[in-house]
Amino acid sequence: MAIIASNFKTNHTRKSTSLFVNEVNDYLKKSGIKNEVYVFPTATSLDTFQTVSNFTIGVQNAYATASGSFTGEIGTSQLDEFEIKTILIGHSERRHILGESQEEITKKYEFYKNLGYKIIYCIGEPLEVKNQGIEKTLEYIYEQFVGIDINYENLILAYEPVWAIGTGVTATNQDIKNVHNAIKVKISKPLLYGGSVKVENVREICQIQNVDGALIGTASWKVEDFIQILENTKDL
Ligand SMILES: O=C(CO)COP(=O)(O)O
Repeated sequence: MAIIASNFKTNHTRKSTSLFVNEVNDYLKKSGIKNEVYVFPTATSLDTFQTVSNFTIGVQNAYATASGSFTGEIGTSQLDEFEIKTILIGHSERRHILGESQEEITKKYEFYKNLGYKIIYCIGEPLEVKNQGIEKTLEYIYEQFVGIDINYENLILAYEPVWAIGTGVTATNQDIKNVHNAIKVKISKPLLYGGSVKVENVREICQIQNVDGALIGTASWKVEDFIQILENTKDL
């Protein structure tokens, strides 16, 4: 059973998110497929989505707080309003564009772990590290696990090489296999691949050894494409 997740990043509005969610929900009800499905809308588009029963809505980011003075951030009092219990932590855009440090990420992880959230924890190396070979790549990735409780029961991992995100350049099957096999030896948790996954290659990627599903940005933002992605992986 593949785990398929859509990360909206800074895309969609309240209205288009609601249409997307309802369409996916209808599709999942009708098709009866068993994939574990997650959608991560923008914070402003979160809602109770009362009709949603076949998949999970999560948040792309939140601060390690219930409430307080953290301008621009949201905490669990906002998430509770929509019964959100799933969060992405460590995404490369937060690490590399928003400058979140491993220390901040660790704090966030502990906070949401202690509240029992399902955490999709992202790791991945930039191009200059990949170019130094697999050993350096793994060294870099293992550093992203410093301070992270890898035995947490509600943990899903996502390997997202930075150079493959939003670039249209998917990692090769061999690249994915090498990293996934190595991580799985150390950590026995579901492990998704992310980075330019497309409608056309999602099935093949999800069939690689030790790939348990995909975390998808660009190719998942049109609802008909996301549904096609679910169709293409429904029997895996
Ligand atoms: O960052 C990603 C998902 O979290 C991947 O993004 P793309 O699918 O756009 O490469």
